[in-house]
Amino acid sequence: MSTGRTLEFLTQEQFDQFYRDGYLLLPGFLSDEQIQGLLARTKQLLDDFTLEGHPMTKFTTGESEAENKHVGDEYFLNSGNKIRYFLEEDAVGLDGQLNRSKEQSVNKIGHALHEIDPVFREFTLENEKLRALARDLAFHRDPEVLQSMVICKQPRIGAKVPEHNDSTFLYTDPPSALGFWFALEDCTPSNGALSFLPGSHTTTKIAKRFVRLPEGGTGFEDLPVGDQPAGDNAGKEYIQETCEAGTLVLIHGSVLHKSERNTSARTRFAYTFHMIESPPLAKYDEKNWLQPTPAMPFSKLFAIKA
Ligand SMILES: O=C(O)CCC(=O)C(=O)O
Ligand SMILES: [Fe+2]
Repeated sequence: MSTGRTLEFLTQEQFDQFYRDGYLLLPGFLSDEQIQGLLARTKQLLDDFTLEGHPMTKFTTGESEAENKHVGDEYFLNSGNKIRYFLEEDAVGLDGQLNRSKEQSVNKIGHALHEIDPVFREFTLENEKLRALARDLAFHRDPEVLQSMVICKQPRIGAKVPEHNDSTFLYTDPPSALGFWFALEDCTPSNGALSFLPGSHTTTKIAKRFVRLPEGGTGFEDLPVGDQPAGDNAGKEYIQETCEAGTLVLIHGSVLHKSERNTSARTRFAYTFHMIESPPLAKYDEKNWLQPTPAMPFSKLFAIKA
């Protein structure tokens, strides 16, 4: 596949691999200094985390499960422009209390680190290497950045992430999501390295989207699949991609991927955010769970040219 443009960061082979498999590993993308800087900042955020006012995940004392689900939904749905802390399910006991330290209970931190936190903001929005990569991957027009997270995947309890593709969650018409996923620690078979179904981005339709429901909460809504690619995934097998700290994994919005539970004694910290293309090339869906606000519109990756 050729773009007719000169690639700035990727080799032609890497570019071809990304569009063939639907993902691409770039080992050594982060310098040691960047890894240490992002890890140190993550640890600071975990230190700063206070449980006061947190809905916890399951039951809180004396209230009904339904009410708590509602409070949990609010905490999630309004996190698009904040830094919030989502707990590992197995870190919360039936009594609604954490069964380990708060630092070891957080599954992920999200979803506006790239806007609010100075360290993650500079890394994400002031990064010439990322801009070059975005141009290489045909996001050369006007990409916007959204949904940043640090995923902690805690030792022993770090939850598995079931099979999905990201365009279901960040739907644009046409689908345009692109995931940037940075390993801040080594990813091994036992701590929940990512797995991919290679090529599934060309055979999998984005047949549903994850929406805010009018009655509150979230759910899935079927989509007309139109002229999206057709095919089936029969005979394809998942490949687990172990990698070293500092690796960037690029994830096509339509490729199926997942990760298993962390059964090891070590964390698996990763930083991730997404890019989408903006109008007129793609329209962001107003039903998506994450919505821009007047005070915090999605940031552009490139300075707007006159
Ligand atoms: O970190 C994981 O285990 C899953 C991440 C993921 O699905 C994503 O970044 O799109
Ligand atoms: Fe994903």
